Amino acid sequence: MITFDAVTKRYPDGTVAVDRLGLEARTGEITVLVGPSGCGKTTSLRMINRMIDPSEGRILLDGAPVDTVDPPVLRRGIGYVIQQAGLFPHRKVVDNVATVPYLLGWNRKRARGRAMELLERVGLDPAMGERYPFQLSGGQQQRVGVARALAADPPVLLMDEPFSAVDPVVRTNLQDELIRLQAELNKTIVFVTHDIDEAIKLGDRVAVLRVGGKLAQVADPKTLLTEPADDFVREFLGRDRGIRRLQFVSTGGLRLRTDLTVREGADGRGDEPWLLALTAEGRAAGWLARGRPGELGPAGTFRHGRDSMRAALDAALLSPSGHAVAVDEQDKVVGVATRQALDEALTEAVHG
Ligand SMILES: Nc1ncnc2c1ncn2[C@@H]1O[C@H](COP(=O)(O)OP(=O)(O)OP(=O)(O)O)[C@@H](O)[C@H]1O
Repeated sequence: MITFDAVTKRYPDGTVAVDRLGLEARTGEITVLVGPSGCGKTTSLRMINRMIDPSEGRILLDGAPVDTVDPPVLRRGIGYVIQQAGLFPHRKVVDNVATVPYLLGWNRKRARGRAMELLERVGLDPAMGERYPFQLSGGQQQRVGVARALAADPPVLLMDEPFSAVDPVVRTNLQDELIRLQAELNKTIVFVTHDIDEAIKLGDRVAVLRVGGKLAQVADPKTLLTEPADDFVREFLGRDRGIRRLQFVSTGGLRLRTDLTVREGADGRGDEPWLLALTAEGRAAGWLARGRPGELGPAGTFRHGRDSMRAALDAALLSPSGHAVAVDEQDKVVGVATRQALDEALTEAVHG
């Protein structure tokens, strides 16, 4: 657990970057610091590993004040990942990743072995270890940065806008990878971003800071979206707050119809304006409109019980029928959530 106890940082020119910050980053959780530019996120993060020292207050790591630990010793237990990875350009990828093991005095073979293992863990081909950083894409470099931070298996990981320099698709992949890695590793992570979507996706808890370094609210993402503490937080969360809240509403309770399917190639008989054609394997082939045999419209699907209501609604909007197709982990159709069923579930979500 990392504890900020009434921490203030005043720079020599008088700028108050962080103002009496009280915050706990719990062990094994991702705590996200989010807020507009200049609100003191980076300053707060760097005070944890003593790259910056507070003017007032204390930071504790598992109850021990960090200012009683020598910075080099402290940093061995704290991985640090920054934007654009910050790799050493003249060192091979494998040696970049092995930086801290070398510093710890591991022999070359063991350090390199560990580095190769970590490259694989962050989703890179170990053969890339022999390249230099400039021979990798931005997203790959970012993965190397994460591998390097994990090399000595530190319990704490500080991440400062690590994914902001890559394109949106790569960024989504890196976020998904971090979630996967964290499920395995259970690190105590403090993650800085100015992107509220990233904060909501990654954070077990999200701390919203306002300019002047004051904490506006700290809460789990769902509470943040449902009960923003004030107008600043509400505005920072943006216009899509209602839609984003649906990410936290399960599709498990959605009423499904199983009488709206037909085998592909068969005629759509009956009164229903739309029927879902199924392949021989039971997967969605497409929507069949009454009176237009042979013409299949696209079927938007969601994983029943696993995806959120946001995904179900998206699936409905992608289907000409306006209904969302519920599938299992093997993409087999388990039923259809009609507009009416979605409407009922939304009403339930909004009014409890
Ligand atoms: N060395 C410094 N001397 C004086 N002021 C500084 C110094 N470093 C940062 N600041 C100021 O402290 C405030 C907080 O800066 P910080 O970098 O912590 O913000 P941030 O929230 O991380 O911003 P961004 O999202 O733009 O990176 C800003 O007003 C910044 O100008």
